[in-house]
Amino acid sequence: MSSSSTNTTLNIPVLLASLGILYLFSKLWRAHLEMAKFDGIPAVGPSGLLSSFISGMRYVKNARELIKEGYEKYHGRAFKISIPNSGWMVIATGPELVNDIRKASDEYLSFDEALNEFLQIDYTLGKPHREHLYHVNVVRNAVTRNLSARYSDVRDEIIAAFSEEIPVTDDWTSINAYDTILRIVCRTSNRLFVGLPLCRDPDWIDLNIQFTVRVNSIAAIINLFPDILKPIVGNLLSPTGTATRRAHRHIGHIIQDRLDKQDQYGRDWEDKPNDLVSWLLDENPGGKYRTAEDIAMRLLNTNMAAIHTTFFLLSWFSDTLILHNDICHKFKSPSPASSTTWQSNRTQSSKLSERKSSPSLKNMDGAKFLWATSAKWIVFMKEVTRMVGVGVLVSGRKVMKDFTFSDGTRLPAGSTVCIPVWAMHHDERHYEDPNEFKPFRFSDMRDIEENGNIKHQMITPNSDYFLFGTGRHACPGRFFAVNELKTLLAHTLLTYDVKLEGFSKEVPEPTLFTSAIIPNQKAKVLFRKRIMMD
Ligand code: HEM
Repeated sequence: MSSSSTNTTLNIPVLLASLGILYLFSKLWRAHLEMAKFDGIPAVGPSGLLSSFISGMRYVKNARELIKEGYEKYHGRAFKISIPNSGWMVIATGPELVNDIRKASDEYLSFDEALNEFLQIDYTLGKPHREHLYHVNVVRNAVTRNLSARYSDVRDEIIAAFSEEIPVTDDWTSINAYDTILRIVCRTSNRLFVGLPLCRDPDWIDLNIQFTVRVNSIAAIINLFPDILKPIVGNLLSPTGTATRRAHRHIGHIIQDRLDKQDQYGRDWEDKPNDLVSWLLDENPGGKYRTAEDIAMRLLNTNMAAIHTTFFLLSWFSDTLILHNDICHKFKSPSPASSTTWQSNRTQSSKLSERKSSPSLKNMDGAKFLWATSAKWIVFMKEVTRMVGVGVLVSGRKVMKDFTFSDGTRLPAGSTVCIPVWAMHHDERHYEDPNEFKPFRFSDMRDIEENGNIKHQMITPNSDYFLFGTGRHACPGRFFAVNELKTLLAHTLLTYDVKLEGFSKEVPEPTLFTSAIIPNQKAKVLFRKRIMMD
């Protein structure tokens, strides 16, 4: 009896170890078979089973350099790169392949499935957000359509947010740029989304800022686990319950009231607010989606798409302007005439001398804002996004059915393909002196090229510029984002003098994490009341 029990206790560890080894081998074998499907596509770095795993680790901090290396080596073709815990990812380069991605249908290359996998939507946002994406149509249509009707509210919120967050003082005041700018962007965007007074509620602002961070970090954790364990980990970590309850406390009664009014009076009723809540209700497919919880979650989801991206860019714009005082000076002595009298096909030198001779606008409060946001040279923003951007890659698509590029390269179903936006924006085939920051690059291109005025707008996707992605999934919020950014920037420069603390000569180093380019979280900016120049 005692000898048989000893045998059992001895056998259990042996059994567990054998199962472990078996699991490891089956995993390695499957990984080998999976990797073999990509054999025809060249790799950046080593492509062996273990060596590619190590190279995947390098991707975490060096994605930008690795992708640039592959871009230069294999330009015009597709190459593969090892991603931690996800095997190979394919990067398409050159106009033909990028155009293949732009044209491909969702049946073959799916934006939704790529996002679904990246964000683990079932667990982080909830299944309804995978099943029905009506909020995307709302951003595409109603948000954009209502921009001019709601512009004065957004501008009003920008003025209020800045005066509370960064009081106008005669002495320099040091501000933690990251947190402050993020709150201002969140509040401003929410003036359009949910209106007053909720857009100013500190807990609503905190919820929306934190929700994005939580969703991304929880998704990253879930993605570390094998598929079989994802439901367990996903349900354990899911932020949806807490977030919906917290959002519901703020907005549940407002949504319920609108639902009741819609039941009573139909789609249009007197004094119906013109905001995202109403637009979501107008587009709502009904049934299980017509609940206060579902709509509250769509609000969080839209905030997630809107806030951090816009904030990243505003940070880069501010840093760049601070370091390029010459551009700031255009704001300090602006001329309404200069924006309207600029003609096409002028020479660079005549434009520059015109900029220098701009008369003061200091007594023209109403006009100066309009001038500041409509001035042609504000397209310097586009040059900043070209230089820095928000990510190394864009337009991730999941391959749903085997896909063949126009050069014959085959992508196996189940793989993911992306466009290397950062490398493209730094390619001399697309831009002269690509590593040089030329604030008026796009302004000049707009003046000189035929149809340049349309082609080089920041919102226009074209074959050289991919900040907002490409094809039918190109960012539908870009019209709002660009208008908001121009106004945020114009207000900053018309109200404050700004300088960087500690970083006098260079833009504070961004944090690079996998394919994200994140503004420096420690950067401090000094603000004081703007001193007018004559
Ligand atoms: C400057 C800030 C922004 C940047 C850089 C940006 C960038 C992007 C990019 C790269 C995509 C994916 C495109 C693709 O895969 O080809 C995207 C999608 C999206 N963006 Fe933006 N975005 C910004 C602001 C906004 C704002 C303010 C909103 C909402 C008001 C928004 C809503 C969306 C939505 C809903 C999608 C998904 C589109 C779809 O499912 O087809 N974005 N954005």
